[in-house]
Amino acid sequence: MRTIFIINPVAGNGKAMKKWMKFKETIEFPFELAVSQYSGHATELVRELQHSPEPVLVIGFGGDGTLREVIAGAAGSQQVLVGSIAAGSGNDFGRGFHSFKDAVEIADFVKNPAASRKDLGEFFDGRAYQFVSSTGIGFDAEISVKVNRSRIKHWLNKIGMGKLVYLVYVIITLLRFRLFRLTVEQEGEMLHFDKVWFATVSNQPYFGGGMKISPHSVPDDGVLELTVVNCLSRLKLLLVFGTVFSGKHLRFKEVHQIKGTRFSLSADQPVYRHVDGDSAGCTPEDRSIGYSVSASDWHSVNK
Ligand SMILES: Nc1ncnc2c1ncn2[C@@H]1O[C@H](COP(=O)(O)OP(=O)(O)OP(=O)(O)O)[C@@H](O)[C@H]1O
Repeated sequence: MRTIFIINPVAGNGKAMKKWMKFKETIEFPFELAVSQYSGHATELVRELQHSPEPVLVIGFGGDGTLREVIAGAAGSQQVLVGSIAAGSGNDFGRGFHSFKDAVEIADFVKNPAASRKDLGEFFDGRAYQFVSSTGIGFDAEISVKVNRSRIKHWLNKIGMGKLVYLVYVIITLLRFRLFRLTVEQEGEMLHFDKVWFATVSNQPYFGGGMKISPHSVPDDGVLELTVVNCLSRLKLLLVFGTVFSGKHLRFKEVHQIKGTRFSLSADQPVYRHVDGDSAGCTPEDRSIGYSVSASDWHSVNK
């Protein structure tokens, strides 16, 4: 089995490359290496591997965005098997799927490889978007957009205080966020939610760097879970966030969860959107967007 590492040098706020330099010294088996040069490059690199004459283990060396790109390239192929080494900031992929802890574990796996089929979420808005863990609109997406655009982020990262920028934007967004009205259409039924903070479509339980937003999500059941949080005071929203690490937030009457193979969502105003924690524009004003499980699945290392 060929083993290829795909490194995203900007993952983990640039720490992924340093981690790779140390990690590669510990590898005692033949491997190939590719470095992602731009956003979307990992998908192109992995798509080419679909025609490999022998099975390939592709190890995404980065965070959730890196793994989404790798998996988008591997989707639909029996030949490409996806593994990961967590080298991002949030690393929710490794919480919901397998992440290798070291090179020895990879060497053992390659001697006796086993794969398991997983779902890939998708939606279309001008183009196709894929998500591996979750996609969402609203409060959390607005925070990640603002953090990514922030000029102080790089400066704070350099002095090891990168997390502070999140706290700053959680507070700013909490004070300024414009609640929205959400309409959900599922199997012909319409549901209306007023004063929405955020809505998340999940394929696995975790988002936002360890928050168990969708505790009952299973990534190979062909089903997605929609979580909607609405009609909460700012103070109670913070309380809900406090319980989301344990998954106990589902007890709040303001937290709604719906299972399904397809949902259409429309918001009454443009709302920031994320895919696997990366900014993905805004929701359109004039139409709804359908979220579903892609017909192309992918194969994860089975550990
Ligand atoms: N060479 C590159 N230059 C700029 N961006 C890149 C490059 N290669 C990949 N990317 C983009 O970097 C984005 C961020 O990577 P990733 O999500 O893996 O890191 P992270 O945000 O630190 O981790 P996490 O999502 O786990 O918090 C990816 O979505 C990808 O599109």
